[in-house]
Amino acid sequence: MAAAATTTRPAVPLLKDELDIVIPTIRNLDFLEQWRPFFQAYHLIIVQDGDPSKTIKVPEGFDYELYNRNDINRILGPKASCISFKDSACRCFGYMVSKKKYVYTIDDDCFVAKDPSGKEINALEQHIRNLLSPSTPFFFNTLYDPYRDGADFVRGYPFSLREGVPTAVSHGLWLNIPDYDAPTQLVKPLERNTRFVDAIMTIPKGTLFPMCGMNLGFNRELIGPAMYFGLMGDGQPIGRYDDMWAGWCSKVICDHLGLGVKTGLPYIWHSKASNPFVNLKKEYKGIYWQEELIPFFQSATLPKECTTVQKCYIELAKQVKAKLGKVDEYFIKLADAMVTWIEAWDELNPPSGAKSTELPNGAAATK
Ligand SMILES: O=c1ccn([C@@H]2O[C@H](COP(=O)(O)OP(=O)(O)O[C@H]3O[C@@H](CO)[C@H](O)[C@H]3O)[C@@H](O)[C@H]2O)c(=O)[nH]1
Ligand SMILES: [Mn+2]
Repeated sequence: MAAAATTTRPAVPLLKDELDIVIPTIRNLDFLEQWRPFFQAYHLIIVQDGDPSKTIKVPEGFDYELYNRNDINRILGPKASCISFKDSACRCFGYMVSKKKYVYTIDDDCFVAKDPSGKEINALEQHIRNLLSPSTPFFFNTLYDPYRDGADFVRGYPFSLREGVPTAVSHGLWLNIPDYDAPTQLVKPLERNTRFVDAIMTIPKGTLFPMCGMNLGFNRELIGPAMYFGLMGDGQPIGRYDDMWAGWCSKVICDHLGLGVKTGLPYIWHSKASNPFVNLKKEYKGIYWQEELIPFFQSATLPKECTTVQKCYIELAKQVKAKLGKVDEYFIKLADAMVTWIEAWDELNPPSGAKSTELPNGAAATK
């Protein structure tokens, strides 16, 4: 019998001191007002993109640290070259500086959605429940998440697999503006997602998926070093493939390490459609490159000696350089940046017991 997840709201917010909320932004964070009941108990890490001299207004009452480009450059020095500029990919810097076990990342144009009964959805709480309950990547449960209230493993599901595996990633979805690519946005400018599907599924082992960074939770201790959002935006030939890259790399590594990835609930309300023409310019190379990238990730194998995320990631970077460098020299640069990312990650997150690299004084405008 799968352990039933409770649905009553806990007195103390779940994982209150074990989770950071990472927000990439170029604007004032008024959107937090709507999330206050659900977010106020948690620490925020705000990654300010673009002009560092601009002041980002954060509503009163939130506990946060804020990093702009000057902070990133000061903290990482030359290794800051691996953090994108003028692209939401910069958010992964927040994953690196966090010291918590879990991370939730959300865009500043994402608001609280309502379920079909009209009840406001605490997306953060649902992500936490997803991350705290096991995944089932080795055998598909046709009644979806067996660990939810009112569900279980169906007949024929092997009992030897019912313990499941630790969940590394919880991928949430979006009502209103769906995360479509530019061509689809151009063809269907008025399409809105009104379909609330009450399901959470484990993405089967060996299957890739298009990971969107808008409404995403993950266990930083299990998969954090693989959550590099790549080289995007300013000075790069591609954008809007930041989260996709992280999703492909992390899924290959989760499959190798026996970790789970879930998708489905919770929904957020995505309010703003970014400009499809601007998006087309950012993502067009990705639209044909991905026809070669997907087969690469589908066939990627990692040796058994790769027992940590870092080792897996470095091995993947080697394969990216060797096999994708011929697609475009960008992937040679990206492979090098993947290694720089791991070096920077390990510098800021030394193994427990080793002296941690204290952030330089004033590295962040803390609250
Ligand atoms: O240069 C920038 C632009 C934006 N941001 C911040 O990033 C998020 C997302 O921005 P926005 O909502 O404008 O863009 P979307 O197209 O909806 O983003 C989704 O598509 C993918 C793009 O890679 C991504 O997975 C989703 O985020 C907001 O918080 C902006 O403030 C930025 O930091 N730098
Ligand atoms: Mn958006």
